[in-house]
Amino acid sequence: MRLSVIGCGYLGAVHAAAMTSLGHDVVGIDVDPAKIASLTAAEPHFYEPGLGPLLAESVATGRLRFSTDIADAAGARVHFLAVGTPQRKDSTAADLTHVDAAFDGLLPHLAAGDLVVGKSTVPVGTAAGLAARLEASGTGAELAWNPEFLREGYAVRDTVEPDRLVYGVTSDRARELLDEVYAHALSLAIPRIVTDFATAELVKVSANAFLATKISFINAMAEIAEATGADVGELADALGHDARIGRRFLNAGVGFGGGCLPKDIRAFAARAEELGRGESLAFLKEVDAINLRRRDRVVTIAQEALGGHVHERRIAVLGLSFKPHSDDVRDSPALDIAVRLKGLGADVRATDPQGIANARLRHPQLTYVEDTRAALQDADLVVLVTEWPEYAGLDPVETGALVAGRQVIDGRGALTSAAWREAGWTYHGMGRG
Ligand SMILES: NC(=O)C1=CN([C@@H]2O[C@H](COP(=O)(O)OP(=O)(O)OC[C@H]3O[C@@H](n4cnc5c(N)ncnc54)[C@H](O)[C@@H]3O)[C@@H](O)[C@H]2O)C=CC1
Ligand SMILES: O=C(O)[C@H]1O[C@H](OP(=O)(O)OP(=O)(O)OC[C@H]2O[C@@H](n3ccc(=O)[nH]c3=O)[C@H](O)[C@@H]2O)[C@H](O)[C@@H](O)[C@@H]1O
Repeated sequence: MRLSVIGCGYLGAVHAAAMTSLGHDVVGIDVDPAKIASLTAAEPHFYEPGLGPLLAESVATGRLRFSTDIADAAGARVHFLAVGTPQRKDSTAADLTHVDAAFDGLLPHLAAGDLVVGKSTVPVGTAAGLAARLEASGTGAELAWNPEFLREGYAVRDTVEPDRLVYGVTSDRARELLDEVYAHALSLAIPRIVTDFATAELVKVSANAFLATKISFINAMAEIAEATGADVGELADALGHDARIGRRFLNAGVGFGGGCLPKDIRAFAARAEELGRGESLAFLKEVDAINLRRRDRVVTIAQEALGGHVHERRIAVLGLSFKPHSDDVRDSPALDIAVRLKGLGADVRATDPQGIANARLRHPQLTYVEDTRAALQDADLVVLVTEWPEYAGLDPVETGALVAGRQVIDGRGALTSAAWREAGWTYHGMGRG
């Protein structure tokens, strides 16, 4: 089937390449000429494991092309809207400027029978508004809402074989078209929920709200563990054995970041207020506050570890991206912590296997070091804030020979505390014993 994907960022570029690999004929559209140039050359403009080869294969088939001209979406039967919905500058609500611009740009190029499919994460009620505009346009095109649940770092697999498909539709025809698009996933008996627009929109934001709440729950437990000498890692393991709770997303540490969880819980709470149901989601403000406190806590531990003298002390910050296997530094706890320590006058040496270029664009004042050993050299304090395997696998004895002071803050529960202590390190575990 001929598809268009409008917005070729972390979500759209993967979606376009993955849909081509499943046999569709795809055009990816983006307003950013640099992104389109790089995708056309089959070079991803961001780091995502597996995307490079997938893009190369897909472009080579001749069934995937990219363009900055929205007119090139004409002729596609299904049009995916995958543009960004960041936090507004003047409030915590979602900024729908890009969704509106993409939708308005697409309208003149739609034909009767086309299906416009929203993938971006939007406030509940957005789809109904767009559907009304589509109806009034007289194009004969229809709207569906099909939220995306992929995780960065696993985006290719999550796109090809998602945990579930959610269709917000108002007709059998829209469902049938989506079934055709997702024939591969359906052949694997992946669950498919067919529902209305509002429920589809809400599944997305409530899933992210639940995940964020789970992380802040365990981080609240970490605060209590720190005050009582309990071990939040063992607590999480014990809780996780209860199948009703589950162990996943119970890793305490510096908390959640990224281009989605933080802005999505804020936008969801803001939408609830608009709906006169602010009290229903008031707890999400607490989830956000607990999360942001974790960043403060690392800075406090660093100050204490250095005896209150942070100025000009050398600190190795291991990690900049918001999670491993990604170069995304949007709302990254790691980058935030590096910037704050630098702001206190520390001589910060920050490193990351993939995130340095994006971090440098945002914070050119930081000192970035490509090589982990160079970042560790002569450090008075080591702060691990993104659990890349190469940091989790550091040898405490070898690392001890590089640094000036054997003090480590394990902001991700990635290190084996006993081994580090045995090697003469003072281990700060943020709630781990
Ligand atoms: N990144 C992720 O892992 C996931 C993201 N989402 C949601 O998907 C949406 C997109 O997120 P990302 O891909 O991360 O954002 P992004 O910022 O990486 O990509 C958005 C792209 O849209 C382009 N764009 C903006 N206005 C446009 C227009 N009028 N026409 C064509 N292109 C336009 C931008 O240039 C950019 O490349 C957001 O709503 C996000 O919440 C949902 C699930 C996963
Ligand atoms: O809407 C989105 O964009 C996506 O947001 C998240 O995916 P992602 O942001 O890629 O990353 P996650 O794996 O969810 O991690 C988010 C943050 O939580 C942190 N985290 C995760 C798990 C945990 O136990 N503890 C913890 O602090 C991670 O380090 C990271 O900073 C959701 O997991 C996806 O399902 C969703 O599609």
